[in-house]
Amino acid sequence: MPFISEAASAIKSRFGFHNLSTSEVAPATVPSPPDLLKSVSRENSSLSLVAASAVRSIGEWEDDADASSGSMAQQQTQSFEFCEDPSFWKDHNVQVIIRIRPLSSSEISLQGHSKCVRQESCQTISWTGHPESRFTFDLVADESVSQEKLFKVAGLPMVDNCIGGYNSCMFAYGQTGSGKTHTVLGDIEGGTRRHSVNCGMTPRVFEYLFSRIQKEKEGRKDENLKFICKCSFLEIYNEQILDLLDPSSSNLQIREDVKKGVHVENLKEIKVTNARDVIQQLIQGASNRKVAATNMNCASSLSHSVFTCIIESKWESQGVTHHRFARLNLVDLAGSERQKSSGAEGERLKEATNINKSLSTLGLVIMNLVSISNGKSLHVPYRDSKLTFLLQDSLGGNSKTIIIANISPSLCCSLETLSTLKFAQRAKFIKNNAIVNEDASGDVIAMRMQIQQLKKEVSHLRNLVNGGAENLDNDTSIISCAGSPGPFKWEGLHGSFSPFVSEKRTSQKKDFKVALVGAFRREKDKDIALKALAAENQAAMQLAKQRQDEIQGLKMRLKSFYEEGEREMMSEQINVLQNKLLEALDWKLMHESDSSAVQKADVDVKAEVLHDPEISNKEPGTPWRSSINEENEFLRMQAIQNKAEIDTLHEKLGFCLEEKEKLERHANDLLTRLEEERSLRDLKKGNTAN
Ligand SMILES: Nc1ncnc2c1ncn2[C@@H]1O[C@H](COP(=O)(O)OP(=O)(O)OP(=O)(O)O)[C@@H](O)[C@H]1O
Repeated sequence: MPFISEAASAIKSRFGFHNLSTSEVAPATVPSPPDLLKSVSRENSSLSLVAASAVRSIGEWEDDADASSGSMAQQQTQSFEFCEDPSFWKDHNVQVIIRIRPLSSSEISLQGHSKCVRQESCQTISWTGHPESRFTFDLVADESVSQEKLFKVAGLPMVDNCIGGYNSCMFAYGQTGSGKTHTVLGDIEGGTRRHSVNCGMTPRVFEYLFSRIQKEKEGRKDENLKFICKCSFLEIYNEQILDLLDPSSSNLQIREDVKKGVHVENLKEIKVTNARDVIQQLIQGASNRKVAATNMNCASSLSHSVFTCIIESKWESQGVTHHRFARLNLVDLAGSERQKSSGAEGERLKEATNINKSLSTLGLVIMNLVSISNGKSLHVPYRDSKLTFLLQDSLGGNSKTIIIANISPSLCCSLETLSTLKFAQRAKFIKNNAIVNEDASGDVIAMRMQIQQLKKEVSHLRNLVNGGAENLDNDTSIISCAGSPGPFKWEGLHGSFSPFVSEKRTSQKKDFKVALVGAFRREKDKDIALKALAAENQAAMQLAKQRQDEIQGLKMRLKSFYEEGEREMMSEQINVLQNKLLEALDWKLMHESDSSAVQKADVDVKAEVLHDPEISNKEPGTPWRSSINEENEFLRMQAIQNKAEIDTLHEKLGFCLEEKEKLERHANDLLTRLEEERSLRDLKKGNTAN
């Protein structure tokens, strides 16, 4: 599909991105933002990685530290603070950030420094077209926000969330050339932030991840804490999944099962132990992406790339082994404007539409999720595209998700910028339900001992609440409360009464009170959670039953449609009507030729009549001729009616088939959801029991 590459380069050159030939070298004085992944895939020649870094016309960008500070001063009158809210992720699971990139020199030469957006605060931005529209997001990063700053605000908490056992996902959205790859990868060739100020989120995230893992391991030596990190890198192009770490594979399939959840079958996963390993995989993936791009004649901006890292940790405490699991997805989406402005038509448009199917389904998924969060009950078409199917957890599911919507501030991109802002605003309403993915297992004796211990604790605390010092036994017990001030010794009422002992008692009593309050709070929380779970379960069961009834009814209808010959009857009816119509048309044609003969005779007769003064004064129409006309008219009407009936039946048939497909899809979704609900319920039950 060379047209796509052509269209891509046309758009790029319109916005000022000129690919240099391999012989061209970037000016040595300008720090490079090479975005290796993109640059290698944009070039079809076999560039070396080093040469590839010079592919992008880096000299024209205003992001050169000196240039940007100079020109920014001209353009940006006010700069807003860009900093994170440390408590954000406690209460939220979705964060939407707008990133404005600097103007390119081509944009400046086309439209000068005029901009289509005006930042109002660190959270609001106005689109200055007609009518002017104001948008509010979690954060707005202006041109001056550096890669490091963005990482600290968005990337660092994402890693912390993963270490805490939450799935996390970062999407970079925006039109071609708006800075998605700069944000996600940036200059990966330069290594991590120690080596390049332009390296993007991914290298920084992994550098921080491994430093945190090291710290955690050092701080929790006694728990024998272990981490395993596995990476995979894939590309979705034209609704096909390619493994960028194993170019020999192609068109991989997405599977879903209770154990593994949604996953890509046969996708290569590579164990990584440090940031260098990850960068190596990124570079390898980038070079394979180049191969894929050459084979398929595509450019990277037409495909989505998903870099995934699975972080598993395992530790032991009191004979119980804990497992934690988190999936980190870093997604660089295809350029969002492609379909509209690629200029493709006909077959090519169809192809471009297919390429963009993921993106439009993403939009639809988000729209439906927003409607659902507004109380509507809607089907979310996750399975309609590979991207949304694969990342369904990140959209409305079990994940903490960041969407970075990249925009160009130039007037040249005004409409695309508005559409990105609108997309981002809708995404703000997505509600995710992130939970800590943790499991515990251990030898039965250790678990029993823990349960025993907890039972003792509860019974002692109960007694205490009942004011029952008198109920307490004389035994001295060791009580340990999870989250309480630590294990302490219970001496019943039979201690000595020295002032020292009394003081000790008072402090013990205080400890008890604190522990008691904690234990009750925990018990209450668990009670509430249990009740909510039971209610949820009940509702889910009811829903499942309702759905099952619906499915049953629909199955019956389908059965009768297929088995009891309803379908055949309809097809037969259509055939009969079609035959009738054909007959009628034949008959009509036949009579039309007759009537033309009649008309000819009529003309002859008329001529005779004209020449015969005897009959020239009589009526012109004869009864047999008008009866033919009447019959013709009648048949014509009948034919029209028959045609209309056939059309209706066709429509009905089409509708029935569509309904059937929808219902089957719905039934499948429901079964999957039911499975998920059940496993979630079991998991929750397990957690509550622990
Ligand atoms: N915030 C920024 N600061 C400096 N330069 C930037 C910034 N954002 C983007 N750029 C530069 O803009 C150019 C285009 O960015 P990038 O390739 O990341 O766009 P993209 O959205 O990924 O495009 P595509 O959809 O075509 O892949 C690159 O040269 C990049 O270095």
